[in-house]
Amino acid sequence: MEESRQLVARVRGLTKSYGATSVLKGVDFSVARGEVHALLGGNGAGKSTMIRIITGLAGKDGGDIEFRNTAGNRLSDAEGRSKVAVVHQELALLQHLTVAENIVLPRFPNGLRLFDRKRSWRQAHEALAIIDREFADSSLHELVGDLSLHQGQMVEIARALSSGAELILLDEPTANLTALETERLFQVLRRLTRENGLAIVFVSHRMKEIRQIADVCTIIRDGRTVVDRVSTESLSDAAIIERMGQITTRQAEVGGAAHPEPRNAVASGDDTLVIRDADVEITLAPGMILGVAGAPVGPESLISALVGAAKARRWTVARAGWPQAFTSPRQAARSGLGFITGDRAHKGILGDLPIIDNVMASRRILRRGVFTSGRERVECLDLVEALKIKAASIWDLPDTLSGGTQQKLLLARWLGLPSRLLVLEEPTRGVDIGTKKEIYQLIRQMAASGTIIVWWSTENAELLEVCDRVVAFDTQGRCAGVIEKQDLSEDALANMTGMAA
Ligand SMILES: Nc1ncnc2c1ncn2[C@@H]1O[C@H](COP(=O)(O)OP(=O)(O)OP(=O)(O)O)[C@@H](O)[C@H]1O
Repeated sequence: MEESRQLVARVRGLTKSYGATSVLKGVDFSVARGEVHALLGGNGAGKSTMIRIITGLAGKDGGDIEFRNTAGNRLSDAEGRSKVAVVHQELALLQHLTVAENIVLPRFPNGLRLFDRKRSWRQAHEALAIIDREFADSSLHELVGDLSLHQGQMVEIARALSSGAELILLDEPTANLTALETERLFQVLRRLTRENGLAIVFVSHRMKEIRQIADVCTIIRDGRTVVDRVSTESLSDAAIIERMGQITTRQAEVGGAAHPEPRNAVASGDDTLVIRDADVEITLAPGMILGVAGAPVGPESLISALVGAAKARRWTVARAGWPQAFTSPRQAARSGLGFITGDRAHKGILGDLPIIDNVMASRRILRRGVFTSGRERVECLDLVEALKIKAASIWDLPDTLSGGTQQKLLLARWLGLPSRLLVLEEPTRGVDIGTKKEIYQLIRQMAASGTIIVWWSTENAELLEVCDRVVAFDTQGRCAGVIEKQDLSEDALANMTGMAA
């Protein structure tokens, strides 16, 4: 790595503990102007903690962080931080303000009183249009509280890109974006680094994206830097996974002894599910894994119909022995429906309840409260082990866990249960590369025992790897067709979803 590149921030020997848990044990990290720098590591390695400390959201116990200007001089912490923008894993938007207000707010640290409304609105529109012009045209004056998760993500990214920052930290920014939006984001990142000399730090668990965008990488493992600012090209995928302390892909394929065995699904009589709208009819036999691809508006309507949510009139779901409508989530679960929401923070995690309650929630519903706490603890610990959930105790609250680890709690809730239908919205969001492979295997096992799986993902590589067929939606939300396994490819998905670059 040529040393002439100017460092914009440099972290040395950073340490941080939460109570008895030592999270950062001496992290080194340096990022230079003009580079996209991938910050890599397994779930719970310490990436977000370091980002929070760099931005001043959390304090450090020890170590040094220095920010430098273009002349190479050290800045005060306050000055340095004023040139940093961040997109956190969980959205940090102000729900009661409009899209435009949220985007321009960082430029008015003392409030929106003294700002030039017209000019600011124009800047907000420009920033948002970088990613999606149509959305920018229609949404500027909408309240952020009325947006979907996916739209909120675009606003959050636009805010960081237009903030005038010299260092932008993006903590899994593509998790809710479509392939086309991700490509547009990458084009902007390339331009900002190459033409404007910005420094971008990019956290991702998607190998393909890391390869596409990152010049250099740093790998953190268990709170320590194990790879310090190395060219991404010089490391193979297997080497990256190994340095993160995870088994390689090949090992994952032959491994898997510790997985819980799903019991037989409630598969009797005609368990075939038929879903149809005006354009398409899809028949799903027990054991099938149906992928769902495309801009969110289409998949959302299909999933709303499948899980019995309101406003799903467009689709009909026909199946022998299945209630015409669910009267409650409890009844849906007892009828054999499992569901993992894509909105982890608001609809998935039970924030006030400990890890064990989060993991056991669906089992408790299915068993109608008949359980022994001793048995529950053993089951919970088995699931924690199978999914490599990194937690000090199953009695801790979920907010002490990293983002990807929280996602694993949602997965644990349904894994191994005898569901007839399991609907998954972006189920591996934020989950580290090594564990993803194990999750694919566990879901395949559930399918093998008779569960129908519906899997919505914005990560095409995942759909290709896991699904038997994929239903694709175009950008207007219309069903564009169904692609069978033998015809599945990145190109086929891009063409059918209208996302060919
Ligand atoms: N408030 C807290 N109290 C206790 N432990 C915490 C707290 N916040 C974070 N941790 C622990 O710190 C460790 C590092 O978490 P962090 O969120 O930095 O990981 P990460 O590398 O960003 O993971 P991911 O890829 O899942 O986002 C985790 O083991 C987590 O449980």
